[in-house]
Amino acid sequence: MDEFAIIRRLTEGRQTPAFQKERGIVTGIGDDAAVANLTSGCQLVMTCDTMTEEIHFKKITMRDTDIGYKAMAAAVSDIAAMGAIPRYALISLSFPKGTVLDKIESIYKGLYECADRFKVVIAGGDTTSAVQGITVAVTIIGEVERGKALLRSVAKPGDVLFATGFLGLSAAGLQYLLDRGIPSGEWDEHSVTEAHSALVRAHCRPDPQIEAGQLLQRSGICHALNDVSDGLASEAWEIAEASGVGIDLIEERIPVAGELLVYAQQRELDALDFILYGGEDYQLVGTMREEHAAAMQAKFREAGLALHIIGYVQTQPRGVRLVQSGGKVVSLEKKGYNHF
Ligand SMILES: Nc1ncnc2c1ncn2[C@@H]1O[C@H](COP(=O)(O)OP(=O)(O)O)[C@@H](O)[C@H]1O
Ligand SMILES: Cc1ncc(C[n+]2csc(CCOP(=O)(O)OP(=O)(O)O)c2C)c(N)n1
Ligand SMILES: [Mg+2]
Ligand SMILES: [Mg+2]
Ligand SMILES: [Mg+2]
Repeated sequence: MDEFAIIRRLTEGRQTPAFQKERGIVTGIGDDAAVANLTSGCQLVMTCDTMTEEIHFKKITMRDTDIGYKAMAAAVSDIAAMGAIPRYALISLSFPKGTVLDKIESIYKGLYECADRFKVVIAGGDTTSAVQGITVAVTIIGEVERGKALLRSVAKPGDVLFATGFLGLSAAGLQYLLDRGIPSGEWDEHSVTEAHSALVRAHCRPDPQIEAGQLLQRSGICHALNDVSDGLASEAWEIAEASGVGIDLIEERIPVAGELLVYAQQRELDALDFILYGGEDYQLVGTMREEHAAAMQAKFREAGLALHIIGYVQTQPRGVRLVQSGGKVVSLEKKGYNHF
């Protein structure tokens, strides 16, 4: 089968012309480039995330459908972190000659599952062979009302730092999946024990916070915003550096999911390490003035979402510190997932 036949097989029947037109596609898959409409008064928001075999996933950590779902979710999450709405996606796929097409179709099934959930239209992409391993790169084009994008660089002294949900579960899920060692090397959903299912789900099926990003953007009171791909410490550092401020994380304010606590206790590990340095949570962290926090939390509760106040922004010292439960204040390294 040549690449054109593969592309036809992966995309055929998924999106009718009527569906595409409704979502703004003028010319979709099949021409040199896609043509699409944007809502007037909006600005483009563009992001790209890559997932590559052995670095982002292995046979023992993710099923094929999860690979597609998570690749799309990671890119959607960056759009959420701008307070924007995702609209169109381009998918770049590379895999070795001889890869069973069922595998690629399953990855695509996952991509579509996440795309459909957030009303994203796959408008095109690229397909190539590779010497080794599978790589999926997702580019998303989104939109936000002119001048309303939420940036990392606007945290202000006196702000509180918030997070939209539990952190650290994905990294614990990854460790559980790597440690349990499946003899056959095959992912088997039924072998995941009940106690670990929330961790595994967080790792394999992250939940990008588009709704939270929209609530924050429309409220007009959110200052900085970032999504957590490399760990809370790393993302707090990104905000602190971009904004020229210091951030104090208050240990006792950081929520710890029950499943993470149990897992960390069993392994004699510190749950906080997963939270600070694990990554791939795809929750949002950001800042707003303290006086707006209670009303924003009420808005989030109404929407069935969580908003935890976990720290403070100050002028000095720059960088990120942790105020430990005992009251001791320690500097946090700018450490998190780093590719090189
Ligand atoms: N190869 C590249 N060429 C140009 N810009 C890049 C490249 N890789 C990353 N970037 C840009 O660098 C910034 C940081 O990237 P990254 O750490 O991947 O962001 P995030 O963690 O939010 O996904 C982003 O603005 C991204 O667009
Ligand atoms: C097999 C395997 N090993 C390690 C990891 C952990 N891991 C890989 S990439 C990454 C960070 C997030 O990915 P990145 O490409 O840096 O995303 P971005 O920051 O661009 O959103 C983490 C925690 C994993 N997911 N799978
Ligand atoms: Mg990225
Ligand atoms: Mg990001
Ligand atoms: Mg990264």
